[in-house]
Amino acid sequence: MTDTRTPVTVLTGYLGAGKTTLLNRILTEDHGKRYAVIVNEFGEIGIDNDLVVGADEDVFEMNNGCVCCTVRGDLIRVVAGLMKRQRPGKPAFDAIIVETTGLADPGPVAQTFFVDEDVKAKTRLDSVTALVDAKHVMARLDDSKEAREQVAFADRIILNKTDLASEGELVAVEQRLRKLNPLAPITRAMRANVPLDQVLGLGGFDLERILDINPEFANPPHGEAGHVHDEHCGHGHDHDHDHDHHHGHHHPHVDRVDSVDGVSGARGHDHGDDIRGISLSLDRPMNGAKFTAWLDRLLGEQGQNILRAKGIIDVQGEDRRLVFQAVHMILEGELQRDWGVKERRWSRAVFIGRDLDEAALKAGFEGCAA
Ligand SMILES: Nc1nc2c(ncn2[C@@H]2O[C@H](COP(=O)(O)OP(=O)(O)OP(=O)(O)O)[C@@H](O)[C@H]2O)c(=O)[nH]1
Repeated sequence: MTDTRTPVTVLTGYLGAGKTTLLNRILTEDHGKRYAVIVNEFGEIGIDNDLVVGADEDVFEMNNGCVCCTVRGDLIRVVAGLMKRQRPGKPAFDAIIVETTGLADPGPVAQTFFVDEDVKAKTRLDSVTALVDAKHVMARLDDSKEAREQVAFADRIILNKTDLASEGELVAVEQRLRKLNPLAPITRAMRANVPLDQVLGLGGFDLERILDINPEFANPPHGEAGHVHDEHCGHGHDHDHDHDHHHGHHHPHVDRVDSVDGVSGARGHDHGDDIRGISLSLDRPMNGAKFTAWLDRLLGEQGQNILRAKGIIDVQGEDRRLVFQAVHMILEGELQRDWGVKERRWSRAVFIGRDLDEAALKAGFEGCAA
């Protein structure tokens, strides 16, 4: 069955990470596709729109400031408007890219594509891509909850500005990113020069694709127990030259220190990331009713803290795989295709969130065994 809905990529990334740079590439590269870009302006005056080159008619603005619940309506209106446009024989756009402001929590934007019926019928959330500034991200992860949430939330991470960091620094950044988000593949880039097929049309919101494209998922980060050295781990060609040149551009917002869960952000030391991913698995079949009840209760009680949850469950007495996806409290589950004859039947799930109690999650998950 072909999905005719227009794929939507939500682009996040802290202030100055390179989002506009990437959008400009998407809009100017010769790919024969037509993309619509929705930019969310921080404040009344459209700045980002003017920074996005060319293609004026394909850039749409939302001017409601920070992306939060009030912006949802605005986004729904813009998307609905785009869907009314026509091209002969095909949808008006091959894909839609929604840029969030650097300080936004990507949750509400992603949720928009699950809650509004009209939007749901015409579009599908393809992936949430986070751009990360290789030079500044460590400090941002220390001092900004938004920066941590953007990383934790992403289906794909583009580690941009690799020209501004040494190989050693890049490896350290990658380790920390993987700790926050064990699922998202990390692609290195300069001037956001990633192949567009790694950003658009990714199917990133589909758990299986994520597991397929990120075989590193099961491999603990370099330097940690159980890590298997392979071509991805980046050791052995450690140049470590000092890349600390000053590149002229100074972003006015970059020095802001955000309060982190009520504690003022401190710099210069690692006070640990409160957001992390917990992976669970079980080799015995699950009781479907028990599992659904447990998941409902869990999201009801802790949905604020659970940024993302995804899983494939082996339900007793069911030939099909139960696949679920949650964004905070919004849960979607469906019985997908049959388990393959040679496929290993097992249940696995990932919870990415804040202050998660790993032992309780594990006990709850395993308690659903049939
Ligand atoms: N050295 C270097 N600079 C880069 C790279 N990518 C982007 N830049 C520069 O970094 C600055 C910020 O990039 P933007 O694309 O405007 O970042 P943004 O995420 O849109 O920023 P906001 O809209 O303020 O959140 C610009 O001056 C870019 O030219 C890179 O890979 N290396």
